[in-house]
Amino acid sequence: MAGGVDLPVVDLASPDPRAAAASVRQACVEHGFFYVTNHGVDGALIEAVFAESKGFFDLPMEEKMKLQRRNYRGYTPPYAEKLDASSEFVDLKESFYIGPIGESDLQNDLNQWPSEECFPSWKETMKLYIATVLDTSKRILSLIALGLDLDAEFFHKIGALDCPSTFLRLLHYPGEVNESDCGNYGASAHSDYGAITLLVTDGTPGLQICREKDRDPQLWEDVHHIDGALIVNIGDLLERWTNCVFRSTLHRVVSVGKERYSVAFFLDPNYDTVVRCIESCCSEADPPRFPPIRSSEYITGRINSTYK
Ligand SMILES: O=C(O)CCC(=O)C(=O)O
Ligand SMILES: [Fe+2]
Repeated sequence: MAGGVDLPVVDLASPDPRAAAASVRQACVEHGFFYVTNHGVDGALIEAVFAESKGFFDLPMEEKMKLQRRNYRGYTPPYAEKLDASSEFVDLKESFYIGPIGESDLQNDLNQWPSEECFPSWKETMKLYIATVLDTSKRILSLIALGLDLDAEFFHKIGALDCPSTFLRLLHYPGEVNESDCGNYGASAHSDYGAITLLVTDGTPGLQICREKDRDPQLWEDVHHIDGALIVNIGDLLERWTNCVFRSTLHRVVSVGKERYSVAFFLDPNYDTVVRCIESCCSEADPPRFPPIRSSEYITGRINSTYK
């Protein structure tokens, strides 16, 4: 069994933003994962999201399959995905994806929603949660920018936060798994694609991180639950922006014999953003490791190799 890892805890209401930015930087350099407290996401809203999510996953399979994933939005059943594209096994989780939500319902909404008749508050609850965590994510990105010696508004100013590509993934992992599932993970090893991810779980263990992707054998450490805190992790595009100064850490969810729910919010930059090495992260001795890439190109490439 893996040992636990002590991840830094960052107080988003800290009266000293420079100190908060320094601890965010250290967390991103050393772990690529940290907790945030005083994040402004109400506990009652989080509970409501979990209750609505459970309500949907409790439906009979044929009902859930009516909203099967289209345009990367909707339901995916157990065994349908593997986040580790190189793995021979498939993931045990089932999930539901909600993509970017426009300013008004008149805008083209590619999302699929459970019927209002059966789930009268589902859509509004998810929309409120997405708007709230988007706000929190922007505050975290300001601290990240400060921690990189950039203007706090850097990501805004380059347009990365104009209509960002936000995705909410509701997740449900089975409790007991049968013998034929041996070798399958709840969610197999992967890094997230975009800028940052905000994760909230129901407190059931299972999440693990591997800080050295290339170490052999890999060392996997448990991420503990802290009541009231959100878990934040760095995605690949922020790793590219920072020339690997920040880590897009490999993570996975193992089965612990207990049902588990979680909700992951992915903040990916505006699709037209060109992600190029930030000046403070390279030098003559440490030149850019990646060529500039349009956010849409990178993310589409990763999605296509995961969801063939
Ligand atoms: O369920 C979790 O704790 C992690 C989920 C995750 O890593 C993901 O959806 O990308
Ligand atoms: Fe992830």
